[in-house]
Amino acid sequence: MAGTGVFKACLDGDVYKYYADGDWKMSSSGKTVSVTNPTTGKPIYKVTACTQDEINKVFQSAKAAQKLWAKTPLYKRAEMLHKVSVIMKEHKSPLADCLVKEVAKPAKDAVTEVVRSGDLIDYTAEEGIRIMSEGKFLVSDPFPGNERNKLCLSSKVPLGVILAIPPFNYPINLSVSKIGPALITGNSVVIKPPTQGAVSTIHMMHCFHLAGFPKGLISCVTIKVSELGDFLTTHPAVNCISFTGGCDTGIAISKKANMIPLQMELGGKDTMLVLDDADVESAAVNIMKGGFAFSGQRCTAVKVVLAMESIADALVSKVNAKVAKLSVGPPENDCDIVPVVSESSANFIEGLVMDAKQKGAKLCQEWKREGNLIWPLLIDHVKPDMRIAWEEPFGPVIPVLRIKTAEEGINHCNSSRYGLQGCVFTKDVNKAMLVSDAMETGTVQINAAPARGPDHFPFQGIRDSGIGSQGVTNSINMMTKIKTTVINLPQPSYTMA
Ligand SMILES: NC(=O)C1=CN([C@@H]2O[C@H](COP(=O)(O)OP(=O)(O)OC[C@H]3O[C@@H](n4cnc5c(N)ncnc54)[C@H](OP(=O)(O)O)[C@@H]3O)[C@@H](O)[C@H]2O)C=CC1
Ligand SMILES: O=C(O)[C@H](O)COP(=O)(O)O
Repeated sequence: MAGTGVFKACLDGDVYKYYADGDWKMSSSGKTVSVTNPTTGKPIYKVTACTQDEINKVFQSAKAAQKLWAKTPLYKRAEMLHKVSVIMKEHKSPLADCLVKEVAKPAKDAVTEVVRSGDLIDYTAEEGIRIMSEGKFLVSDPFPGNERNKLCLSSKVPLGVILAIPPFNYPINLSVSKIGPALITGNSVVIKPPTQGAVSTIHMMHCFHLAGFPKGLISCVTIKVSELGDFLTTHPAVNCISFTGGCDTGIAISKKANMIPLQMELGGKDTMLVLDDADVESAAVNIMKGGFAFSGQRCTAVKVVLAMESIADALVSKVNAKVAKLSVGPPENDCDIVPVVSESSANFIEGLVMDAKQKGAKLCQEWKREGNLIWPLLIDHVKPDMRIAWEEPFGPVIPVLRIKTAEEGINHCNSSRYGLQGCVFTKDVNKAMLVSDAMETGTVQINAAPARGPDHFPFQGIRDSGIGSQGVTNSINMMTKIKTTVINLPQPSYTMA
């Protein structure tokens, strides 16, 4: 149960506290932010709403703690991260319980998210050891006009204070994917949890607390973004922002940010291109897994299917048969389809479906919604003038457009504002490579649905889908900069064997 056992420390009455200077604290604002249970539509948790002054203090501590942490031996940093992984896995039940209650993640998937996050931390600690232990040694004489009298040593150094902002759909995994790389490279971290997912993030944070990190090194501030979002993201103490969330939010933050490195993982309209020689059964299985898992609330969910006319009927009928078998209901029962995160999200999805229906698309299943629970829906014969051909539903609704040629599909994919992932189904590896090269997305999967994992793979979007690249290795590199020291010898010296 959330807020019990060791996690009692995060709670004051019925309000979850913020984390600063190694301690859980109530904000002096006296205000709270409410978290709603997507399944019941009722408030379930409250988190304290921090003030500007409290945020200033958090950044002050983060700056001071970072200087000492950067001088902590790398093997010790790695040891502490491994400790967090053990603690997190030990407490997977209460953490998963929060995910079920505040983002309606199916119970089994919630446990998987916690375990995956522990594994991610372990991998990050190991990868960080390797990356941070290596530098570069250059000599001056290869460059015209130079003798060998300058020796250049370069190494990777931390950026300073990393501001981490994760989204609601993976509040634990997409938090540790930022915190792990930040800490192993010697940075400090201030995390701002998503409102839906705040209590999961707080529980995750407490696992770092229990591991015994130095005071001030990691902090967790809960705020009303409408009041303090800009204050936080434009704060002069922030040396890097690692953000995952919607395009509009991410782009707005990027435009206002100071001159600092930005890691922006934003929305997607992940395209599945099914060619006429595809294994149609496999494509159908991947539409189910890729499109309906967590009710389509994944940036990598299949969000538009572009099917060649010759196989479209077979594909649609196979998917329809599988949709009929999906269970729909509360996350506690581990249903395949669970309520979407909020009423406004459900309204938005309904708007996309009604627009498509009015413009002549065929709803393969009856439109059905109860509160935030939307029954899975395949929409066939979608045309480019329909909003759902282009917009990201973030719900259990998948549009199918019928295409005559692969080029038509590639053009559709490349005309989107999004460029996160795409996938192509074909038995011809040569065709697959040509399509992959032509698809302007951060990743193209061949014969499988889009996915971020395994977590050490590079993960990036182009166009409005993001800046920079995630994945353990890339995040580690991104959260460092190069520092060089040049030894100037009084006379040229050439090394002999
Ligand atoms: N490419 C990727 O890796 C991924 C992308 N996504 C994308 O995220 C979206 C869904 O997530 P969702 O949480 O709804 O996204 P949002 O953009 O609404 O929110 C993301 C985070 O930003 C915070 N936030 C919102 N406004 C501000 C602000 N002005 N200043 C600072 N922080 C702010 C939110 O806080 P609060 O909750 O308090 O509003 C939340 O923590 C989808 O578009 C999805 O595609 C999701 C996962 C992975
Ligand atoms: O938030 C998301 O949607 C994730 O980045 C997708 O991760 P997954 O592909 O591993 O589900």
